[in-house]
Amino acid sequence: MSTVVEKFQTVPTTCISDTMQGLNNLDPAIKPLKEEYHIAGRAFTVKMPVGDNLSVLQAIRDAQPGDILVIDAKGDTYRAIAGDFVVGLAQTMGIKGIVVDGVIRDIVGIKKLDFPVFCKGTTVAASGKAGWGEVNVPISCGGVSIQPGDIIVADADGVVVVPQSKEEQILEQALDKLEKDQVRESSVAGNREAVIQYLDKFLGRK
Ligand SMILES: O=C([O-])CC(=O)C(=O)O
Repeated sequence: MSTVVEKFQTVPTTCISDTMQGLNNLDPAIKPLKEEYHIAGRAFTVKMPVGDNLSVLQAIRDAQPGDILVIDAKGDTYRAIAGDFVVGLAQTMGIKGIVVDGVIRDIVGIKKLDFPVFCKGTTVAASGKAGWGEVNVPISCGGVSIQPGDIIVADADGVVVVPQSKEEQILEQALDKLEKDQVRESSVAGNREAVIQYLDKFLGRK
C-alpha cells in the first residue's frame, strides 16, 4: 500500500496545479537543475536571513529521511544557500531534495551528486554561518505559504505545495484529472478527424 506521498510522486505538477487552480504554485523562476527530477515529500521548512545559512545546516541535521528542505531565502540571488559540500551532507542524511527561492553554487559538483535541487540559479558567493534563522516553522517561499509537513511536488515544470489538511482530497482530484487527461489525449492522438471534432466542439462549429 503506497503512502499519500508516494502516490503524489506519480502525478505531474501541472495536474496538481490544475486541481488547485494554480493557487499554490511557487514562482516559476524556481527550476530544477535537471529536467528529469520529479520528487514528492514532506516539507521541512527553513527561514534563513539573507546571506546566512547556519539554519540550513540545522535543518539537514534535524529533518527526517525523505523530507524535502524548503528554504525561504527571501529571493536573494547573490549568496548561495549551499554548495556541493552542503548538498552532499543533505544527500547523505537521506533528504530527498531542496527547494529554495534563492541560489546555489558549485553547480557542476551538485549535478554530479545527482541530488534534486530546485532553485533560481547559481552564484559564486557563499553564505556566512553566524546564526539566526529558524527551522520547522511556517514560511513563505516563492510567493506561497508553506507549513512544515505540507506535501511538496516538484518536476521539470516547477514546484507545487499541497496543504497537509487537504492532501487526501487533492490527491483524489489530481488522480482523477490525470486519468481524464490521458483518456482525452488517447482519444485524439494521431487522428486528424478526431482532432477536428474536438476543436469544433470547443469552437461551437458543427
Ligand atoms: O559551505 C557553504 O555554505 C557553501 C559551500 O561552499 C559548499 O557547500 O560547498
